[in-house]
Amino acid sequence: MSAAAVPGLPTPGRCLVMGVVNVTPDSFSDGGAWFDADKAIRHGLDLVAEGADLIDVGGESTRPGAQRVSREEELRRVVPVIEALAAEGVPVSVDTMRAEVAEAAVAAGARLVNDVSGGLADPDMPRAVAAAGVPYVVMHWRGHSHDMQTRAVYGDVVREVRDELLSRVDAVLEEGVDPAMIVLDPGLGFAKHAEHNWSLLAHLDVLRDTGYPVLVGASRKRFLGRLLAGPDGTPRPFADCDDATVAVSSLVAAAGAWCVRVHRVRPNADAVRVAAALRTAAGEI
Ligand SMILES: Nc1nc2ncc(COP(=O)(O)O)nc2c(=O)[nH]1
Repeated sequence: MSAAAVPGLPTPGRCLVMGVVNVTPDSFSDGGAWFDADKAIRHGLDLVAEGADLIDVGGESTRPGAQRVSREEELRRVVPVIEALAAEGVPVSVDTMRAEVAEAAVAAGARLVNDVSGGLADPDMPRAVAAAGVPYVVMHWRGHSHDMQTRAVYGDVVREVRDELLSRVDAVLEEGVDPAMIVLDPGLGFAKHAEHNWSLLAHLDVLRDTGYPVLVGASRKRFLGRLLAGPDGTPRPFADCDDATVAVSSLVAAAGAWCVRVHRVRPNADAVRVAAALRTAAGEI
């Protein structure tokens, strides 16, 4: 299966690398580092220099337990950063659940809308994305972060996530989104415990075989820290989970993921190129 081409986005013939720029004071793994617009812009440019194909700009933390920020504050955080990066020719995605923020981001030059709620948080989002004519990441979600882990209950997580994602796809197609613009994402860590995340990664082919490109966001997430816990059971700190993130990137890229969403770009960019060499030798791409 060749690496999918999503309209308006780079098509390097390998798994893409999406660099994360959280313009937030409280994201779980880098909260506050890039809260200042100038620092965020600089960081985005640095990630591109390290090999990022896309820069994902978000203004609202989605870590478990996070409270929402106002629409005005989210706009204030992301629009200047998106504008500046797009002006430098950087392919930018906006990580938002709000239609109005997505519209403003696209007007500022964003080329993809990354909606962790898959259109559930704001009913206006699918129509806004359809009107904007940009690619749309539909992530698996079961409600806002403040209590989402109470909904981490599955019989067969792989089948249920696939089915719930495909029903979201049906809903957004109904609203006029072009199927060629759809990207799926299993939503690792969103209403999921560690075992759910591992099952979804182990069976990524189930989402891949829907025919939609698949984005995977495992970077620095809690389930990696738990896997790498010390002898006393203390989870590895987030920022020390970049090597495990690279391992996930190489494995999911080898399994046919369209893109990985990561905080550290250079090692993950190397990992997806190794996976591409392997898939090429196997005649898969
Ligand atoms: N598509 C997508 N977007 C996301 N946005 C934020 C986070 C939370 O992680 P962060 O706080 O490090 O950005 N994870 C995802 C994800 O897994 N997939």
